[in-house]
Amino acid sequence: MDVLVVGGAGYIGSHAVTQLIDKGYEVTVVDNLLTGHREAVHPEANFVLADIRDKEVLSQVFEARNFVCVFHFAASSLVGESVEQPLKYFDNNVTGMISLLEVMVDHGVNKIIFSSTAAVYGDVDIPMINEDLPTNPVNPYGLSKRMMEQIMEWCQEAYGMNYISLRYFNVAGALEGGNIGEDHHPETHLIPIILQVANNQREYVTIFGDDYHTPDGTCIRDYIHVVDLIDAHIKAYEYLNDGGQSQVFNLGSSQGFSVKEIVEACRQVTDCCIPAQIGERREGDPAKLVASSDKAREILGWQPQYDDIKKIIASAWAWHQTRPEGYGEE
Ligand SMILES: NC(=O)c1ccc[n+]([C@@H]2O[C@H](COP(=O)([O-])OP(=O)(O)OC[C@H]3O[C@@H](n4cnc5c(N)ncnc54)[C@H](O)[C@@H]3O)[C@@H](O)[C@H]2O)c1
Ligand SMILES: O=c1ccn([C@@H]2O[C@H](COP(=O)(O)OP(=O)(O)O[C@H]3O[C@H](CO)[C@H](O)[C@H](O)[C@H]3O)[C@@H](O)[C@H]2O)c(=O)[nH]1
Repeated sequence: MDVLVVGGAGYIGSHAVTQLIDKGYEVTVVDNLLTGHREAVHPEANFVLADIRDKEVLSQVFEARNFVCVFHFAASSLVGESVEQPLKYFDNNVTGMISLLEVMVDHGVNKIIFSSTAAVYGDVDIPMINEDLPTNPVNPYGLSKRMMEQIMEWCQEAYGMNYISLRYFNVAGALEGGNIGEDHHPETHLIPIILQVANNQREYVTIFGDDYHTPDGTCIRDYIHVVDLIDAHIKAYEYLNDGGQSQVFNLGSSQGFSVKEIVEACRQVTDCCIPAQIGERREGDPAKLVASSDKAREILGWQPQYDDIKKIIASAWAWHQTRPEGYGEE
């Protein structure tokens, strides 16, 4: 029950830490606070301020504990930045993964649950994406994540490293009453940006393009609540622990919402008018990304609880209202 969460001070990782502790796991967090927040880490977790590329410190952490599994959330994850600074992404993401796997192999830890992304599929034009679709990442971020998957595949062959790669679609929401939530600088994700308008922190939201081949012309995405997402991680670990094979799973709600529909849903949840302006397309945005998550439902027995986009938005809204400035400067 002793687990390591790397990137546990970030948005998604901090939810993993809280949910693992609630389930009785002993949790150690390694995070360099590049984009994370010390305050986001549950007080009962052991916190180590370190970079996963620092193998010496990482080895000390492994020597001090008896980990049964590693949950790997630590990465740089801005698509646009990855195009401008590809080496940053290959260094942090790919080098970080190699360092982590080396230390795991050295210490006989053979289970890893990994944060992958829909970006491994690239620019696809099909109604519903399942895991059999060939990968074709179109930016360095997506490529780095695909490379990390491939590295795990070879480590499975060579060292018996068991992995589950979870390809997230659009993660949103916050643990209700949990005092943790999304706080990125800069914020690029649609829902927190819209909620910043409702909170009078921005004047309006820019809709990136309304000339896509979709019913209302704006991009369609599949939003999954962070609590449901972490539930799938814990189920993935239990599955490996029961002798399950290494696998890749999509994690989404299998429902698509356009940008305009998300803006409208946010208006209804917040009861604010939320001005929106149509802007240029954002480079690299596919028109539509919706997951088939049937495989995760069938093999992991995963059953997302948040099936209503307004409930997902309401949980994010509660966080942003309580902490409009996020965690503040640290
Ligand atoms: N947010 C999404 O919608 C989404 C979608 C698909 C995939 N993902 C993936 O999920 C993971 C978590 O995303 P997030 O939104 O919580 O991001 P985040 O930036 O909030 O969290 C990442 C955490 O990792 C830490 N970190 C980064 N590099 C590190 C390193 N070298 N050593 C130690 N710590 C390091 C950061 O300080 C931060 O706390 C990432 O791997 C991301 O690629 C996120
Ligand atoms: O101010 C904004 C912000 C976003 N959008 C639009 O809203 C949709 C969602 O955008 P996000 O930035 O919230 O999310 P993405 O779909 O671009 O990105 C998500 O999916 C990617 C894979 O495709 C990565 O995994 C990434 O980490 C994850 O957040 C997109 O159509 C985007 O163009 C706007 O119109 N205005």
